[in-house]
Amino acid sequence: MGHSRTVMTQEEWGQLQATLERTVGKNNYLNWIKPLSFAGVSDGVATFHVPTNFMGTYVSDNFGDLLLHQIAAADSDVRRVRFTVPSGGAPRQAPAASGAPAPDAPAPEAEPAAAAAPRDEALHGAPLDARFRFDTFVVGKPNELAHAAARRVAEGGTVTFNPLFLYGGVGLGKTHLMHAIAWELRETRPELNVLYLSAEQFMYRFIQALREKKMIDFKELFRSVDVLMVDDVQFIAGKDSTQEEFFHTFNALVDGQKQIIISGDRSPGEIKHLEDRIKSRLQCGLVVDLHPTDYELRLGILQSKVEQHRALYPDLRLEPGVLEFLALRISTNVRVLEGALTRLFAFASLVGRTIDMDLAQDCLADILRASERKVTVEEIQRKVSEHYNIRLSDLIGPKRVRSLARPRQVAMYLAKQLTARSLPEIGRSFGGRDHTTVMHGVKRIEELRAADSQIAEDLEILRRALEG
Ligand SMILES: Nc1ncnc2c1ncn2[C@@H]1O[C@H](COP(=O)(O)OP(=O)(O)OP(=O)(O)O)[C@@H](O)[C@H]1O
Repeated sequence: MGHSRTVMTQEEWGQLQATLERTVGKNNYLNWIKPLSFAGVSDGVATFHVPTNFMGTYVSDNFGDLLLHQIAAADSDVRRVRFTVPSGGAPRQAPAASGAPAPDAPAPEAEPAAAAAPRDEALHGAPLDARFRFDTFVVGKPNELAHAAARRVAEGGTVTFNPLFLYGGVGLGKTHLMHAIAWELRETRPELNVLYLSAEQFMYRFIQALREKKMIDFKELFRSVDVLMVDDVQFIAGKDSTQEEFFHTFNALVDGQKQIIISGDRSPGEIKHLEDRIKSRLQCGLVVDLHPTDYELRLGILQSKVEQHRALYPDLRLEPGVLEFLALRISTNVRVLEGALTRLFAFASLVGRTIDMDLAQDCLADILRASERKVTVEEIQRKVSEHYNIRLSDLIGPKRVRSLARPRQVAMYLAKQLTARSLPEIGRSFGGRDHTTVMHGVKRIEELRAADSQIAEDLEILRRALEG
């Protein structure tokens, strides 16, 4: 019959937003709910306009049920929610239905993001992940410098260092920070052309331009950006003509006082098969690394992610100690940590159980096994010599004075406990000592551990430092 009417009004949506903000938490609300523009209800379907498809899918997957539940409480006709990207950039109005108040003008907040999309398309940048914002980035000692540098660049003022080179191991937040810079600039400096793409995409665009004989367009396009961000630059190492073009683009932008932000999995000097002139160019600006996470940072990240999960599973109970356990045991990368938490919440909700240690052990057995830290004897020796403030060469060397012998035995004991090395192997790592010496050392520390609280404490501190 085509019967359609808008029952839930913009005003009611406004009120509902306040409730949603309380339910999902401020960060989630600002990232996901606030940018939604309510377009009306028709035939039982509540439609929201979203700036990007990615966002629509994410909101639908993560908040769809919650939204439907809340909207249905306000308007019992609603059976479904739908998220669409309005064509033509600006959110379109849903047809106003008879008797119902016309929806208000679309939320102005939605506009900058929506308006940014077409420009992005023209430049063929990679889409930005809406979760990767500054306010969802947890700052700790290992990443505070990188975060501060990213913040500075995101202010978009005079270029003080160029490029900003962020590097670090897998899943430590490089992409997150780059997207956060791009989001921030889009919002605060919408007049700037911000282009974010991976080095791989740079290469494909370059190859395509060569093939289609559109090198001039390619050059013009890349030289017209105000801020260029290239993720995972190590990808172009060894790809000669791409490197060449990258070098020219880079120089042109630096000459034009345009900000460049690059990420890599290691420092510029350490990237193999990267031309020296590019290395030295990359080193000209500010090179900062994201250090491996420490226990506190991992716990902080978990706590912030729990807030987001709670919005989706408000009834789930989380026993104290579980997050601490995960932060201690999963020290590889943040992506794995996040995945573990997501799995834990999903599993707990599926089987209707409280999230406790048993559940964590059951449901994350594979991740926990894979994340078992492989501590090396060298690391142990280094940590022990730092802890006791002695030289590494003395720890390993032949001197037998007590001030060296005790730390040496501690290191041997930890090597036995934390690695799979045999006694003879450990002996060899300690300046070619005999395995009976190692055995004696291990035994001695075992005894002391029970009798001497200082030794027990040292061992605990060292073990945590090594495993954490
Ligand atoms: N400090 C942090 N606070 C919150 N989330 C973080 C933090 N660091 C990393 N993450 C999350 O961890 C995941 C992996 O981060 P990201 O993709 O930025 O890593 P990366 O360093 O670019 O890794 P890769 O080397 O794989 O490209 C993302 O979901 C990101 O949001």
